[in-house]
Amino acid sequence: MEFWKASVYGKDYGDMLDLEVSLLKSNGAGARKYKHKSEVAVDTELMKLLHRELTDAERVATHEFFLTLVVCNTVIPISLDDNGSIDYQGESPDEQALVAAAAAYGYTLCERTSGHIVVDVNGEKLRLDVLGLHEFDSVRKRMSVVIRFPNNSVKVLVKGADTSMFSVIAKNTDKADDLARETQKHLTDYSSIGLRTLVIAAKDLSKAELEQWQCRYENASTSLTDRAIKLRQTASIVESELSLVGATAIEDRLQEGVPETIESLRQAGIKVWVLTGDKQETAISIGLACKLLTSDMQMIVINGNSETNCRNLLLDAKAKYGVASTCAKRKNFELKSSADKNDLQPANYKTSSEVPQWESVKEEAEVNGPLALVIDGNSLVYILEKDLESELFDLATFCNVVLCCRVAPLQKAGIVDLIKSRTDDMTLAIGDGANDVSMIQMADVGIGICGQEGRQAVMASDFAMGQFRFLKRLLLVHGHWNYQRIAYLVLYNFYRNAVFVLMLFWYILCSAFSTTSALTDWSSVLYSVIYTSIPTVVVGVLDKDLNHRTLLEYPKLYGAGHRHEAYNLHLFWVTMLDTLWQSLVLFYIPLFTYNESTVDMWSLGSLWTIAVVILVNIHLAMDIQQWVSITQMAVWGSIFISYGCMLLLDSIPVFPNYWTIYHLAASPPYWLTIILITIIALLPRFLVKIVYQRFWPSDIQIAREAEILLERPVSLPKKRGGRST
Ligand SMILES: Nc1ncnc2c1ncn2[C@@H]1O[C@H](COP(=O)(O)OP(=O)(O)OP(=O)(O)O)[C@@H](O)[C@H]1O
Ligand SMILES: [Mg+2]
Repeated sequence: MEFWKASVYGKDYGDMLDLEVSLLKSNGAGARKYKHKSEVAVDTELMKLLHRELTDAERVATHEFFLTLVVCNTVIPISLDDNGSIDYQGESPDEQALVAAAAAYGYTLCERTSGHIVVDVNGEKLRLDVLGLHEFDSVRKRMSVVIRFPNNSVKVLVKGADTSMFSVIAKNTDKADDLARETQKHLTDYSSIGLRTLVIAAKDLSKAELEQWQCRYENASTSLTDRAIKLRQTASIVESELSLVGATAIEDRLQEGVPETIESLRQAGIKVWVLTGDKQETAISIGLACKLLTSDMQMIVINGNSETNCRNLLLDAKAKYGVASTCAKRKNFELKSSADKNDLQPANYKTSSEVPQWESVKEEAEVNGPLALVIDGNSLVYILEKDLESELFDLATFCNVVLCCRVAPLQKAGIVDLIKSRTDDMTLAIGDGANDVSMIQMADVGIGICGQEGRQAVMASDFAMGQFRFLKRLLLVHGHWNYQRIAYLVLYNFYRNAVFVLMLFWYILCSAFSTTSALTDWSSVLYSVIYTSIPTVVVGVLDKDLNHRTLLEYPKLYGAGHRHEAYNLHLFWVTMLDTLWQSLVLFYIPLFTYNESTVDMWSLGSLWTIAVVILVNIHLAMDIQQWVSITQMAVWGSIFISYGCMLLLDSIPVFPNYWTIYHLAASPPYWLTIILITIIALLPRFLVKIVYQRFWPSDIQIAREAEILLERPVSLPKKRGGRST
């Protein structure tokens, strides 16, 4: 917030003039200089205006304008030291910027309590009594403060969004009409260069008006039920027939790395929607700045003011661009293997709802290039509350970019819900303000950015981050790693348990359904708890298939998750088939080896136990992508610990398997059997892996090979079938 503009308009200010004279008289030597944290470059013309004679109406209006900026907010001044250094703290960075700007023009906010405000106007302290404050809310989209001046005059000072302010500004004279028109022109100019605008207005309150308001205000603010509604109604008493004082525009700078992050998300195949409370022109301009919107995009603008109007606009757009209606709830999207389609994906600058691709049904229509849907909050009122949701869903999912402006917090949540209820896709919402809380809570994954707008978003989120650009790493790196790990772990755990259970099952078959077991109860329990658990956990936490640099450099690798490459029904059944094979090998090789021998059931059980532990651990070792010392210790350590436990259990005379391992391990067939089981059981899996990696490598395998062979991320070769990473 380093740049601000202001438009101030002159008018007849009546008794404000007296106050101004007394202030100017005392302006000069001896005035205390305040230091502020932020440097504001002052506009010389405006400064000159502030030093004009007070008989000048423009000068008086400027005074009122700056006074409103200083008073009508919730910023708290904090004295940093005795030299007059002041820091402004508050939930709204816009307000802090405005108060800092006013200070640069000689209007310094010195003190704020619930009862009074002290403003230093060019060295002279002005104490104003605060009679009441109507805080900003997203329904009114404005805030107001009622103050009493030292000369006992009472004023209401209001600031808010242009749409909400012009409806309460008096336009009873031609002059007022002209001012409103000119202000609107300025506001459009400011917002089309991406500035966030606010309109400032004020009104003198007569004694009768004040009494009426005060009575209602006291009742409302002490009410135990529907307090917010009552306060809103009370605010409407004073927030009406206001006089326009001016307008401000503040630059809301994009955080570092936002366009790049958006570009990466786009390439990763993530569909991004922007939901903002900003004015439409501001939102479009910021959309362009963060590369969400591009100049070659065709824009569909839905600005309806009635249900019929919105319906017509939606249906016209659908007909024009050939959007067919979808009826049933969509099954989880089938992302086309072509990552090229992802190039059509839009992006986000601040607040987004992440959804993957939808298969929109295109008919022959005039679609030349990507489409952007721009829709305002007013239209959403009619669309989300009526039966137009499906029309919006069809159109929005067909468009490459969706930009919703002037949306209220609940509407943000409504949009996320629209996607959640109509698709099986995952939604992610990211925002930094209190107005993003409901959206963050509604989405499957909520992310709060710890910014200057308070901590509400962070408190409501699943993940908190300092900057928007960290989203890239969170999704492309940690999202990818965790998907691969979890997908593998699910399959591995099915395998790990099934191979053991199947082995016991074959024993039951061979023992004429005797339901006896060759394994002791201890072996069964320790198998899951000790023998095989630690490597599973270590791999589930630490394994990384690709280096983070590669993942950041090639966002399309994120598409593996969209395509369900690591976990799908096909893989599940292949794993189960492999499990069946491994369990048969595991059971029958010892049986054949010791067929003619005199070893008993418990000895065989001991062999089966250690063989299955070695087998599942080596199976896991074959799939580990990145060996680190902890993984080595976990895998090989588990086998040693299992041996240790078995030696211990076989040394306890009360157990039926007493001393069995000592007998068996002394002979070579024992060791040969274990080696044979491991090799034969894992051979098919090994061969299939080699064949797949040789002839049908996935993007991840190609990237891995490139990483390993060249020891750095490089341009990846074109993949067979035209797809490349
Ligand atoms: N403290 C305030 N006082 C007066 N008006 C405000 C205040 N805060 C916001 N506004 C006005 O209300 C509008 C809506 O505010 P809201 O906080 O819902 O969204 P936003 O801050 O503009 O956008 P975003 O969704 O990106 O946070 C703002 O664009 C602004 O014009
Ligand atoms: Mg905001």
